[in-house]
Amino acid sequence: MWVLLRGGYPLRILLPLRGEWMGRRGLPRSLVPGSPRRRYRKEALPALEVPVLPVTATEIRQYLRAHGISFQDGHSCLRAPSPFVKALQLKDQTGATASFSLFIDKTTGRFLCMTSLAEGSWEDFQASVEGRGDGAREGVLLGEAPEAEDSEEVQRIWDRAIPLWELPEPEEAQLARVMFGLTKVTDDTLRRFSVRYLRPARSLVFPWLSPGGLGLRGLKLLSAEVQGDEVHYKETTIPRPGVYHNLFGLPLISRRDVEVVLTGRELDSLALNQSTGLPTLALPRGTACLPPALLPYLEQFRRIVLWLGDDLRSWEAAKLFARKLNPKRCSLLREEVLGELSNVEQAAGIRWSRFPDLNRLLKGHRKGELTVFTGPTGSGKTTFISEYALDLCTQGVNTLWGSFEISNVRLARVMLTQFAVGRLEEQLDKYDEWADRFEDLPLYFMTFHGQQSIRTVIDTMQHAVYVYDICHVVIDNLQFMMGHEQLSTDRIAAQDYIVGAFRKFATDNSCHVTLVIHPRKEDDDKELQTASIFGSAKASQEADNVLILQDRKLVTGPGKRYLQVSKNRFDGDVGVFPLEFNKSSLTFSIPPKSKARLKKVKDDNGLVTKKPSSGKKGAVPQNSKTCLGQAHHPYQPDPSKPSR
Ligand SMILES: Nc1ncnc2c1ncn2[C@@H]1O[C@H](COP(=O)(O)OP(=O)(O)OP(=O)(O)O)[C@@H](O)[C@H]1O
Repeated sequence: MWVLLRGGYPLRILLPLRGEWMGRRGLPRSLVPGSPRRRYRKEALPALEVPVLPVTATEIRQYLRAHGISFQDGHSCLRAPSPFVKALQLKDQTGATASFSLFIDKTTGRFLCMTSLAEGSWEDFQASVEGRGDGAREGVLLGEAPEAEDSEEVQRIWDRAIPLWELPEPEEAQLARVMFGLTKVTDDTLRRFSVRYLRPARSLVFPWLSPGGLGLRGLKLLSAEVQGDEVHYKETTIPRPGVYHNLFGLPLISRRDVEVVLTGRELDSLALNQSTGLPTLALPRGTACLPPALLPYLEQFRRIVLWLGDDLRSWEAAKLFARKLNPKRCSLLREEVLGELSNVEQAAGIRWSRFPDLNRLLKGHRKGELTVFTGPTGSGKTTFISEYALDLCTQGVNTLWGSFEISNVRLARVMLTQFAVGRLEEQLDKYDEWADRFEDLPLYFMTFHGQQSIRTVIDTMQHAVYVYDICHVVIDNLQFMMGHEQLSTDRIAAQDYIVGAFRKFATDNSCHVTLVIHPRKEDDDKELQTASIFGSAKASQEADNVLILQDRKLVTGPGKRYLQVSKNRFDGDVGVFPLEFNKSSLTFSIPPKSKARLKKVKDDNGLVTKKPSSGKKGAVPQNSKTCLGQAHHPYQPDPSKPSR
């Protein structure tokens, strides 16, 4: 069952506090007295809880034909006459005829009517065609307006913002132009794109206008700060990033335009539009994602130039986006990319901010790889992998969790504690602040629990890659896919099959998969090795990286845990490093000052060939209170750093 996709939305971030769900609109909530009250966020969970089954483009076409609905085959969508326009026209005689204004996403079946802004899932569409749609659902189908509170805030900011050329002091206007790299952008360009400046926040304001340019659906504020020789930009969106689906520049696009340049930043769009005269659109969150909700707006273009940036991450994002847009019409502007691809630092992947030793061994987290992770029962596998994934997620790696053993509530509680590096139950005044930041992470959960078939899990992952541009999937753990296999009589073959399926998924989707596997039972009292996980050589060959959480308390006394990299396909470096568990923050990472030195090992039996350094390993205890009180936590990503 596609529980991830209930009502066309994922179970995103649901924050538990003392066993209660937080941030879920429309659900009863009985907080213990005295606990902080949080406003429900509307996108946290769907109002509908209808299971959505996967649909294929062929099935969609068949369905439309069977119901006599004519359609045109587009790049990412099918176009059909909109049943929602008629309803509107009946009510409002001024409605213009908009033939074929319904766009149905070929991958998900989700639809959008460009005229009425009605939208919904494939099931909603079928219900409507078959006359099963009821009046009450109309409200669900109509594009959601921002929450009242948001829209007031949006209007308030917009009203206070003024065009740059209306700033009273010419020096201030000049400074803003320099800070934002707008010295060559003319007032006319800024006027056409409706860019304003908010003096108190020293920010540019980019509006999100409704189609037709009438209403204001949201805003993006861009502030700039000089740090040393560099300018760091910080973006704030209203509504929050997950639902900020603005293609900036859309009101300037004419129906006759057949070519567009898609940029990662609004500022690039302004400059490119002015210098080339080509239509330009800026993606709402740069290279982080291309939400399928935007695809209908891009259907009219026969050629799309992706201009996202000249680093490897932008190049990878452009390739992924081109897959959604139909590669045949996409050009990737990047001559220097070959040079970039040979840049070892970048090719080494995203580096962990909490685990420097992991960077030294693995060099970083790369797309398209399969990492297998194991450790003795109850040794802290889930706790460790949660922090390892959270670290990457805070750096913009879109992450999907499949936690089959422990509930998402429990997992989210662990993650939130790790995120805040301390127990928030003791710091209730800080709860909202951390919870808000946690909710904004690109983190998604599958809502599976217990045994699942590998096919269902892979289908869900596939869908999440398409919808949320997932680049890292964590599966905890493989044993929960074993029971459903026909092959379960031969467990080695079943495991090989499942590992092979994840391997293929990682390669096909340029997505990193981290797979937790329980070791075989007979190894309980010994130190683990690669062979403890896999029944066959084939499975270990499939993995790019093998990580083992070694619990050496059996050998060297209590509390000694090590992380062993026993396979590293990238450059072959293997080794071990100590992990220090902090009970209050549930973290394994060692504060930067007390970094333990890396030990080299000869092979995956863990034979140490070099003595570790004499430095005290993780001797400095983490103090969650101090951390929480700090304005800039050392483990937090610097929000002012550009995300690419
Ligand atoms: N190094 C550690 N020292 C003490 N307690 C720990 C350590 N690591 C994790 N824990 C605690 O032990 C419990 C089990 O941790 P966790 O669920 O991460 O282990 P696991 O290896 O995934 O378990 P399982 O083998 O059952 O899947 C948790 O309550 C966690 O907070």
